[in-house]
Amino acid sequence: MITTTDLTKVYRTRDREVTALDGVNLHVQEGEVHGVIGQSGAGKSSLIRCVNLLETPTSGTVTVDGRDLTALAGRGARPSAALRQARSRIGMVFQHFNLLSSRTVRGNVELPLEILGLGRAERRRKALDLLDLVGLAPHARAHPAQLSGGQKQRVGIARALAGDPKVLLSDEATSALDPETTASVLALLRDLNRQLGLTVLLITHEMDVVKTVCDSASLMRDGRIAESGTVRELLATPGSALAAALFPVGGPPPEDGDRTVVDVTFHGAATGRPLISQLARTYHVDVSILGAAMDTVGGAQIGRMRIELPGRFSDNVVPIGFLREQGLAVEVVTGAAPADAQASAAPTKEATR
Ligand SMILES: Nc1ncnc2c1ncn2[C@@H]1O[C@H](COP(=O)(O)OP(=O)(O)OP(=O)(O)O)[C@@H](O)[C@H]1O
Repeated sequence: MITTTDLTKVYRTRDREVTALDGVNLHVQEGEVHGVIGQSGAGKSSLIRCVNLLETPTSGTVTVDGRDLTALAGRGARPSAALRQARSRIGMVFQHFNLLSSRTVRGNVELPLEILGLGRAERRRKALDLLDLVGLAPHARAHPAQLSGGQKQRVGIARALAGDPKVLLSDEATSALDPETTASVLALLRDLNRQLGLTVLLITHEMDVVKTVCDSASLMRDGRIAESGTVRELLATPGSALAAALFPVGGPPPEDGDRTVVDVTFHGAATGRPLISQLARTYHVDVSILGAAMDTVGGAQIGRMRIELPGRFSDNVVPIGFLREQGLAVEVVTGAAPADAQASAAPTKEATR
């Protein structure tokens, strides 16, 4: 639904150049909630602003719902009519809501409908429907100053939905909100994603946001995508920084020695099976559990466990193979595993999709 190809953005000021995006290849599937996470200055805002061409990319292409927006951009400072039309199908939600204080809640939601040329009665009807959808119909006549932060963001979301978008872009939509309000706004985004089939691209610096609402995520670093994939793929990727941050496995850091430490990730039905005790019984190995956690990530139950087996990796090839045969992702953390053993712990992208 959203694809960027070799996207670059270089900001040029009088005395310097900043490369904010350095060849970004992002792919967000239709109907997904995709989170882009990264430290301050990594290029997240530049990316989301290039996706709807609020910023003009320096090079590369942006395709949304099959349309190459970069080709529609035209050459002048003003966006072409075709780009404005395409953009009206991409909703955007902002961190600081960007509501007009002089207008009522309903008036704010009506604004994009005015720009789209809808008549007064139709605007009113549609704005009230949208406010109903976000749970704010009783506040239609209030002004933004009379609302809480969470309510303001709901107005921002209703306004973003005015053009019947297929894609919603969210630029740190919950960063200014307290944790409880954040949870309710994220639940609303999730509901809209499911009810309307909206594809959501959100940027955030909070791992909890990714964990709560995203089906897939990308980690940005220095203007590049360092890692990208579904939550399941990331958890199956050895050494994934995003997986480690999303779901810290816990347990003491592995020490060198005559032992093999592996991180095992369980998904779905496997979380309820006694695989570790089966492993111990079948192969007569003493398994020590160094750390374990269960959590719900992107709506799916996931368990991770760090276990220790006596002996080096070469002594444990068969028990590790047993765990992999049960469909578990196994990352050998220590025990002198050969490099290809690490690689084979990760199912391919195709296999896990
Ligand atoms: N309009 C601009 N002019 C010049 N440099 C800019 C401009 N906008 C962003 N930058 C620079 O581009 C780089 C990426 O910034 P960007 O805002 O995209 O990162 P970010 O990951 O969203 O950061 P944050 O989380 O702090 O918002 C930074 O070095 C920033 O200083």
